[in-house]
Amino acid sequence: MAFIELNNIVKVFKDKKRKDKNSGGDMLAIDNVTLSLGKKEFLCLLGPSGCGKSTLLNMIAGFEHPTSGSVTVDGKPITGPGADRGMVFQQANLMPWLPVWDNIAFSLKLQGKSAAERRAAAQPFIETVKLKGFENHFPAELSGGMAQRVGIARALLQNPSVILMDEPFAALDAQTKMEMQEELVTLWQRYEGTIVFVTHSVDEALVLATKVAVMTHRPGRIRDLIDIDLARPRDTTTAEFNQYKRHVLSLIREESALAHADAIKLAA
Ligand SMILES: Nc1ncnc2c1ncn2[C@@H]1O[C@H](COP(=O)(O)OP(=O)(O)OP(=O)(O)O)[C@@H](O)[C@H]1O
Repeated sequence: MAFIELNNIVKVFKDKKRKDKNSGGDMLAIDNVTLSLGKKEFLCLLGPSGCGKSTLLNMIAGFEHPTSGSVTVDGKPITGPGADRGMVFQQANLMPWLPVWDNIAFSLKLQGKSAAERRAAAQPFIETVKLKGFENHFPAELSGGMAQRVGIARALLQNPSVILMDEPFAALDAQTKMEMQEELVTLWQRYEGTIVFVTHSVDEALVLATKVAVMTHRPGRIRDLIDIDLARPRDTTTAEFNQYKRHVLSLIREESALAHADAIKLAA
């Protein structure tokens, strides 16, 4: 049964700064996206810049609302943010004055839990994301990868049934990125929920996902929804991996070319 459902999602943004005056300032960002995801699915959203990946993710998070259509998670319509959906951003956005453990337990602080309760609740997640020994460090004392681990632990602590990740590894160096991808897959294999992950990287999507949704150039639609049937851990050098990569890259190239042509038209 579907766990996350996007039903005929349309999103129009009011954008008075756009050049094409015929639009009356309306910009169709998402055009009729319908998508069903089972529990324990790992979906990666791929597509050219501006195709609406983050907008879709933010609608599942409840930060954005569709102009028409609906989003449901576990049968419940999404009307706003909730603890059942954890979010991890490109920048970890940690509280610089709080140590690692208290950043992880930040939601409990908001609920008025004592320091001892927060410290105890944070500990298993510190271990999950391999930050043992860094509990008392402050964000300024962490590497980019460590800060992202804190962000992931902070999302996990709320025991969400969905984790939404918006390019969480984009700012990391190549080696750290690979390690974080491996760790995330291990974590997901133990996790009972669903992950929706936005990325620009075809390799990253193919290493992580059970399904990859390739979106069209604006307005965003689902161009192809591909089941990734590759054994784990995934080897990026195999013929099977590269077959998927060729297919996805050809779609992305077509969509990026359309985006480029539109940009030239708009500038003319
Ligand atoms: N609050 C907003 N107001 C007006 N337009 C917006 C708003 N948020 C997003 N948009 C527009 O909607 C479109 C989709 O944006 P979105 O950030 O979802 O794309 P994206 O695929 O995540 O892009 P990128 O890969 O560059 O991060 C873009 O044209 C963007 O300018």
